[in-house]
Amino acid sequence: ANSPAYDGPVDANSPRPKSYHTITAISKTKSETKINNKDEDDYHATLKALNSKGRFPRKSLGQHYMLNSSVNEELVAAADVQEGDLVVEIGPGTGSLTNVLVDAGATVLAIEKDPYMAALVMERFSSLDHVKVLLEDFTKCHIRSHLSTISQSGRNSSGVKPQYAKVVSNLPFNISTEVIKQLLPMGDIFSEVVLLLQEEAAVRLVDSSSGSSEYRPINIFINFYSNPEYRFKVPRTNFFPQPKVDAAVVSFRLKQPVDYPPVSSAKSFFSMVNSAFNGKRKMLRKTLQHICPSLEIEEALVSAGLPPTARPEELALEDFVRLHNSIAKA
Ligand SMILES: C[S@@+](CC[C@H](N)C(=O)[O-])C[C@H]1O[C@@H](n2cnc3c(N)ncnc32)[C@H](O)[C@@H]1O
Repeated sequence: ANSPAYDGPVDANSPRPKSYHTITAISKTKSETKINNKDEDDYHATLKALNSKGRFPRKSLGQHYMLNSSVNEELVAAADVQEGDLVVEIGPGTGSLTNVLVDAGATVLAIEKDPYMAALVMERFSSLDHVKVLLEDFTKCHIRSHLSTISQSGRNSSGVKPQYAKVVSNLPFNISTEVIKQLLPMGDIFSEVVLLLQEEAAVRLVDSSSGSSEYRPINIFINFYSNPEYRFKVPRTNFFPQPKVDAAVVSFRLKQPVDYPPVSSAKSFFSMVNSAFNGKRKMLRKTLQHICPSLEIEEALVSAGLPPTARPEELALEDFVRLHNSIAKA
């Protein structure tokens, strides 16, 4: 029990938990060493900010605040944020990550759903005209028009208009899949999406390859639109209040639309992939029967270089693309 429970009072004077800054990475990297050695933190600053508004973290909004500024710095480094970059931050909370983004020279568009936290972060950055805070639910907001407004107004710390924006966020675990589905097809406006996700989800989303039991349509979706990379693990002790699970940072380098796999329609492609996985253990010649007769599916499988008895977990992204294209031709 390193941090108080959701409904407990916030004690900003309590000593910083000893173990919270330990970060373990899958492989030992330069960044891991940096995190382990760093002694600065946002622990008291975060608790004081919450206290100043008399706020208890809200479970429904996934409010687990980052206590370790080194993790925030690593998130920003994972997105390679440079002077003049335009960065969207989902759920700034107390603004600890926002602060690191500002220090890196970014223009930040922070979108926060909780009116109290939005007010807190607006107040914190009120003197900076390259930080814009919007009180909105990110999953419902029109991010394209917000970004184009900022680009047009030239609201950018170095005055340079970046070609692509980035997303960097410690976001609530319960909206992460929705956010991934929303952002990944936006390679025309975003180059990099770096998210702090639940660890298990991070592994499932990045590492699942065809043949594994965790292989799902979302894996095909992610690889269609991006190149994902698992960066490092962030133990639960780094958050207040402490969640029941660990987290991990994942970066998604978005493909530009010209680099998407060649399918006649992404909509019909993903509809075929979803149907294929509806019967995960069933053969595709059965589950795709509503698209065309089994015999034609078998022929399409063979002409795509696959066995006529193939099941969905045997197909990698390129195989689904070949299958879709040969069914579309049939
Ligand atoms: C996990 S906390 C992280 C806060 C802060 N970024 C940090 O690192 O300490 C998630 C934040 O997202 C906000 N939030 C929750 N749902 C949201 C949504 N749909 N749109 C925007 N913000 C949301 C919460 O109010 C909270 O401030």
